[in-house]
Amino acid sequence: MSPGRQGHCTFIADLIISAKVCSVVVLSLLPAVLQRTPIGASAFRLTERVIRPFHRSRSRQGAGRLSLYPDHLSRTALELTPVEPAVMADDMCVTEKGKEMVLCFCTGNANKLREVSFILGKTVTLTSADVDLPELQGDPADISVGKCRLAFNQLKQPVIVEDTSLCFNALGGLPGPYVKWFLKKLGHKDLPKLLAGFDDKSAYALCMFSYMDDTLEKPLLFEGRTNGVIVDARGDPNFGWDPIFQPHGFDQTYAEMTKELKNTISHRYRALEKLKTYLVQHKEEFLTAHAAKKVKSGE
Ligand SMILES: O=c1[nH]c(=O)c2ncn([C@@H]3O[C@H](COP(=O)(O)OP(=O)(O)OP(=O)(O)O)[C@@H](O)[C@H]3O)c2[nH]1
Ligand SMILES: [Mg+2]
Repeated sequence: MSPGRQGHCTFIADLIISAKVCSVVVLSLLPAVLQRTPIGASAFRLTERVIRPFHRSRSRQGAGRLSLYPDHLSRTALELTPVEPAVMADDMCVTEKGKEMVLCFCTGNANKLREVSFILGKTVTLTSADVDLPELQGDPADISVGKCRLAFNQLKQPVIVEDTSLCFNALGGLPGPYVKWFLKKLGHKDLPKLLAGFDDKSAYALCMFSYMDDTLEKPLLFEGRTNGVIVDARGDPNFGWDPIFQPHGFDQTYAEMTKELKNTISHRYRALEKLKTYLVQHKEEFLTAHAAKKVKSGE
């Protein structure tokens, strides 16, 4: 080949390589650029929605985790996570394979989840989902039932939710269901100061569990209450107002107790005992409804 022709070929080969490099760069940048345009963003969301359910059914068989897209409350993917039962004394239900009652506890609160798992033990197979539910206002019972409806509408499977109140008798039951905001603004150490002008330091912790499944028309409510007094903070500060609540009959605050002791006298324990009794009594209905649903959905 003449040197002139060889030069031409090298030039053409360089051109081809440059074109390839350019196309790789353009193609890798294209999704990011497209996602910034309104039409591109919609197209990506649509693709995600088509691909995600496929991924969901696969991951369900595989890792036992389920991702859902909550349709109106949160844009982030929701993880339904199996919860290891922190084994508790009584196993009211023997968990036979394929005959478990699978319940999802919707909560964003890891401490609640730990206690609920501990108290329920092996009565149910518990999963959890951190659904971004709104903090509703009103009566504790209505808040809990409202939360449960929202959670059930999203997850479409048996769910429990709870709402917890700390009620000061001298304040007519306040902060009640709003204790979360008082805690956030004041911190647990300053909460007792709300009672500074009152002799009556009595209070009660109230837990409202709601349960919903396909066999029910509306959520069922299970209430647990533990009476006590508000004291200056003592003990492990890891869970909300535990250090300032001293239940009647004890000289320790919740925060000073072992978890075994708290979980056998607490407001949460008392509510869950009622839920457990309900579940044990309705186990057959639960399993029949669940099996029928599986057949219908072709699982
Ligand atoms: O010392 C505590 N011992 C308890 O036994 C306990 N149970 C609940 N709390 C706190 O009281 C507020 C309730 O609000 P809450 O029921 O809306 O809970 P939450 O928003 O944290 O979770 P959830 O609504 O996602 O389930 C939140 O600040 C909780 O941390 C507790 N504090
Ligand atoms: Mg809440």
